Amino acid sequence: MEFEEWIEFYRQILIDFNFSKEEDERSAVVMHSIAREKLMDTLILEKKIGGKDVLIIGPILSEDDAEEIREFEGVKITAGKAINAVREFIPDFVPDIHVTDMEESDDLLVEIGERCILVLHAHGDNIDRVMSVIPKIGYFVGTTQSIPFDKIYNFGGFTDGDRAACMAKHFNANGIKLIGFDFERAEGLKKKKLVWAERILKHEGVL
Ligand SMILES: Nc1ncnc2c1ncn2[C@@H]1O[C@H](COP(=O)(O)OP(=O)(O)OP(=O)(O)O)[C@@H](O)[C@H]1O
Ligand SMILES: Nc1nc2c(c(=O)[nH]1)N=C(CO)CN2
Repeated sequence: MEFEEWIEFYRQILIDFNFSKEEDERSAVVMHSIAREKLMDTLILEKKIGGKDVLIIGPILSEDDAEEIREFEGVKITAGKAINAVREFIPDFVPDIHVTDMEESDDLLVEIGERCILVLHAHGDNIDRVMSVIPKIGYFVGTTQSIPFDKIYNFGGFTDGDRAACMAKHFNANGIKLIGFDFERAEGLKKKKLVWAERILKHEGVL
């Protein structure tokens, strides 16, 4: 989506969740200052996604979904803890791209980081994860939900899944398919976040 469209979503999200824009921005600055030369530019995403079919993988998976993931011939993107869900069916699975705000274990991120493109998101409530994960990993793409700067990017999107879809659109994927998304299967704060994820995906024409 256009940056201005995202900023309007973001304005409403800040109000709805009472998140701090200043803390979101502080997290991005912390990411930038720890990562330094580890931050990649977007050429790698342009090359990987442009003109390709993309499958974005969420966490609610069945055996049939796992089969579809195995057979999919395009670019496979996992969203956050969906990587753990896929590995219940395909133990050695590594996606092409992993989009996350780093709720997975450090060990998992280090392991897959050597074999796929990590797109790591800094926000006001994961500064501890930024400080823990980034010293342990290699090159990655850094994102913020507020104002982008230097090699900290903003392609739009809120939760890992819709952020992955916005990124795939931004880099001109040929087609975007979602698997493992069930917006009803959550409660509390997670459910509230999924309401926004669904809205954003509808806005992007992915749902
Ligand atoms: N029922 C669901 N529960 C959780 N995530 C879902 C669900 N359906 C779709 N998703 C998508 O899969 C992504 C990865 O799932 P994960 O379990 O890491 O969620 P999360 O910890 O809430 O992620 P986030 O930090 O983005 O909120 C979510 O960001 C969301 O976009
Ligand atoms: N400040 C803040 N930003 C977010 C948060 C969150 O908990 N706090 N969660 C997200 C997706 O889970 C995405 N962005």
